[in-house]
Amino acid sequence: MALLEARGIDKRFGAHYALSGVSLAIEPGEVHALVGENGAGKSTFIKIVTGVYKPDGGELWWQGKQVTVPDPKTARELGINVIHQDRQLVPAFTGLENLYLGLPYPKRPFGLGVRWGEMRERASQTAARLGIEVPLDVPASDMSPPERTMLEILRAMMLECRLLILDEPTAALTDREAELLFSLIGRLQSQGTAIVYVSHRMDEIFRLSDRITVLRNGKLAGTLTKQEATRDKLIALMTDGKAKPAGDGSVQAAPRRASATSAGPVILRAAGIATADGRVKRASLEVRGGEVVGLFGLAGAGRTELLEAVYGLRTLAAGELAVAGERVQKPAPKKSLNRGIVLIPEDRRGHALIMGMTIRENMTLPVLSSFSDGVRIRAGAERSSVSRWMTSMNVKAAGAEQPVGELSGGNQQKVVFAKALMSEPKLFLCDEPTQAVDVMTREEIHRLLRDQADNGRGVLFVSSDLQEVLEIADRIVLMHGGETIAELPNDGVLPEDVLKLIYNQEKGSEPKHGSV
Ligand SMILES: Nc1ncnc2c1ncn2[C@@H]1O[C@H](COP(=O)(O)OP(=O)(O)OP(=O)(O)O)[C@@H](O)[C@H]1O
Repeated sequence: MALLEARGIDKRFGAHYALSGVSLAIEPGEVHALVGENGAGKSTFIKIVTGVYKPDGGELWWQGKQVTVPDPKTARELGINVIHQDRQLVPAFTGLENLYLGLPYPKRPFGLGVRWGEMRERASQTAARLGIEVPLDVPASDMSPPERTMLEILRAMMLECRLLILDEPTAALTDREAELLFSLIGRLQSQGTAIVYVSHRMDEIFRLSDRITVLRNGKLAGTLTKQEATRDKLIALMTDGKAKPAGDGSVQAAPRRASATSAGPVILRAAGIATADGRVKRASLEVRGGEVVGLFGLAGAGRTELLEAVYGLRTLAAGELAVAGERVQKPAPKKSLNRGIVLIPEDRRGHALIMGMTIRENMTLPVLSSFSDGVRIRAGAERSSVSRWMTSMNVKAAGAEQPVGELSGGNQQKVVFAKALMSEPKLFLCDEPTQAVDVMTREEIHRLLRDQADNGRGVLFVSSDLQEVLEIADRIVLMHGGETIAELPNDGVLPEDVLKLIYNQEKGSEPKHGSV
């Protein structure tokens, strides 16, 4: 008997079907991947199963009985939990406090306070059963991304979770951290918990899943077993055969550029940068026009913080920064934009988009003056430019006038990217720009970034996916503990080489300044 069965699920937003007649069964103890292009309906399906959205048609069956899931609480009571990419923890609460959020606290008699000892005991027992360690006394804000993921999984398992839905769980994790998660998934599975695994990362999908279901435009495109599935087959199902996968499984991968030996003048020079908050301690690097520089390090290494410092979101305490040969004393976002620097931030919801505004408004806001004849906006030129970018980035939406808040996560990311490209910057600071976008768009973003470099612009690229850094960068700068520790030309560098350099630092030797 299936653990969960969805039969003919429909969900409409206005006249648009986000899901149409989707039927899917999840068996106990299986890892079932849910894949599809951005906007295919994966999140909508999850929201229906977890009681966030009410379906417009169809049925849900749980362990052989038809059920309704009117709210998330009912889903949790049934044993269905979801772990979202944007983690649902209260930053100031400790691990233990977060674990008991929304759960009945064991109370002392006569309401005299909470029995913390008992709570801790229960938490420790569940953690031991799962073979994980979670710091119970540390505030969530001080935990590393994998610790936070583990904490959320622990919270779900304390609720007798039978079906755990993981939505892009490795997006913020490095390879090594992801390994911890994968081994936990294996243990959960062997204890009979079913996992629905939503991801755009093909290697993970193949490695973990027993079965893979593909959604396309809100419809079920097919379910394949691990044995049947190949990359090409999945991509063909996702795109209805429209994408032409290359023989090696990559999708229309742009050829690697001849490395940037011909790189142009230095656009960005950072020497011994430190931030006032101590997150960046000593970072030095250069980005030349015509090259893509990959910035790699483990979580907490200071990569995002370095980009933010260069852009002007963090106060500098030491070091020198120069843009196009001109010394910058106090970088600030507005000035950075004027100097031709754009930052594509990791937290796009918080920083890069205004959710209530339309796609067109979001894209053209920073460049509106270029569509103006001095008196009024040339609406036709604006519309056609937006429409060109939407096509080029394959933004799936009802039209340019749809509010970005209604788009799927991946499509929001595409809008952020198009917006950055429209301002024709000379230096791109990209923080995880392909996080949560589908495989086809990932290649497109890589191609666009390479085009930028080919046209003489500079790109500084942060990704926690080492493979991606090796695919796209001409040069790789490594960070550890807030310092740049080494720089490598990307000419046949292997992931092992990079990881060795980083883990050698981890083993306790004080970071030394490398060749940067
Ligand atoms: N609240 C909403 N209002 C209007 N349309 C919506 C809403 N939520 C989702 N949609 C639409 O439903 C469709 C499916 O979106 P969904 O978020 O389920 O996609 P997804 O497969 O999870 O994509 P991604 O991989 O980008 O996260 C999209 O066309 C989206 O624009």
